[in-house]
Amino acid sequence: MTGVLVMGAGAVGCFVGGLTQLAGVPVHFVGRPRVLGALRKHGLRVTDQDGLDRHIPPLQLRLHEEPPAGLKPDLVLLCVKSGATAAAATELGLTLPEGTPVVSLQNGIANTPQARALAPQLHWHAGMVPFNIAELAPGHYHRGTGGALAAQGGAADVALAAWQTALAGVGMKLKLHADLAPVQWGKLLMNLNNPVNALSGRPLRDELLERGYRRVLAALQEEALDLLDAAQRPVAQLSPLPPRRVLKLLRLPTPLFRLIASRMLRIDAKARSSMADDLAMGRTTEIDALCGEVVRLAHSLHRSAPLNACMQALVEDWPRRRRAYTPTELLAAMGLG
Ligand SMILES: NC(=O)C1=CN([C@@H]2O[C@H](COP(=O)(O)OP(=O)(O)OC[C@H]3O[C@@H](n4cnc5c(N)ncnc54)[C@H](OP(=O)(O)O)[C@@H]3O)[C@@H](O)[C@H]2O)C=CC1
Ligand SMILES: CC(C)(CO)C(=O)C(=O)O
Repeated sequence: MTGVLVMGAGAVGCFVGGLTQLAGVPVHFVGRPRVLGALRKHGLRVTDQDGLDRHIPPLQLRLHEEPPAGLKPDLVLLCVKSGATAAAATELGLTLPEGTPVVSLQNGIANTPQARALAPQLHWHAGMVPFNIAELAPGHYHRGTGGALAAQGGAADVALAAWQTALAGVGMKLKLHADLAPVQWGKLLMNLNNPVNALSGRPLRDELLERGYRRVLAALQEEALDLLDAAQRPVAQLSPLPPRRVLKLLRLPTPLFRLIASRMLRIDAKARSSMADDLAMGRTTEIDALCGEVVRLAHSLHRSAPLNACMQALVEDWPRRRRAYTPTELLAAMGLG
């Protein structure tokens, strides 16, 4: 590969882009001054829970505040939060040659179609990042959970296949799917924990060890699964158990849950959901791309999704509240007490 462009150098962009560069591919990072400044000063360090610890010195990083004119990357990784998709897709459309492949590594379902509508001359692929990335220090990005990357495509997608080979060289799996929609919905079910985690104010592992928070998550997932069944949309199994069995697991008393869910609990002690980062930094959250997507699915079926709608409202009310919910408070606020 001659070059990859990361659009949105943040947690996902720096980690996946860093791995790509460590695999020998030249990577251009487009980001904000805060992140670029840290990368210029400290370089880029990528670590993971399996012992990876690599550093790219500042002088080897190609850093930009906007996509450089005239660049012809083989592949672009769209790594901005959902609220920034429209602006980023428009910028890419104005700069990149027609037909450039772009993989959205974002959560939610609607980012790729939204971006495609704004820059139809680019070749858009949905993608999925299953693992958590935390910025542990300026310029230091850490993978705190496991799993393989996924993208919509096949062997005929030359740039994706080349990226897959490059990533394999640094131990990162990328699975290509003819239809990524079931995987995206499977990931969205997992992401229904993002607001629970954000409102709990706790790291992911601590939050999941509280039965009250798990009951809220199970209720949100069950509502979504019922709607997905009604809409006859298949959902991929992204964990060792099928989604309906996960509901049962989540509702178990904590000592049993801790025993049975040891794989789910293989999470770095400090890891938090990406929405927890947004609340902490006072940024717009992706709640509309997660619970909001479930509410829209319900409306498309002339039904409602009261629990996901309630969770969306609680997250949107955060700027007024700014106080973490205990498990009992969250259950009560959701009408599940
Ligand atoms: N973090 C995680 O563990 C995971 C995240 N994801 C998903 O990946 C996506 C990215 O998340 P994450 O990496 O956490 O997000 P971050 O906020 O850490 O990174 C995105 C960065 O891109 C910047 N940005 C936005 N628009 C532009 C632009 N037009 N030009 C240059 N820079 C821009 C943002 O700046 P600003 O803040 O100013 O907008 C921000 O610094 C989300 O959809 C998220 O849900 C998926 C799996 C795991
Ligand atoms: C990996 C996971 C599910 C949880 O951290 C995530 O996607 C996120 O934080 O947005």
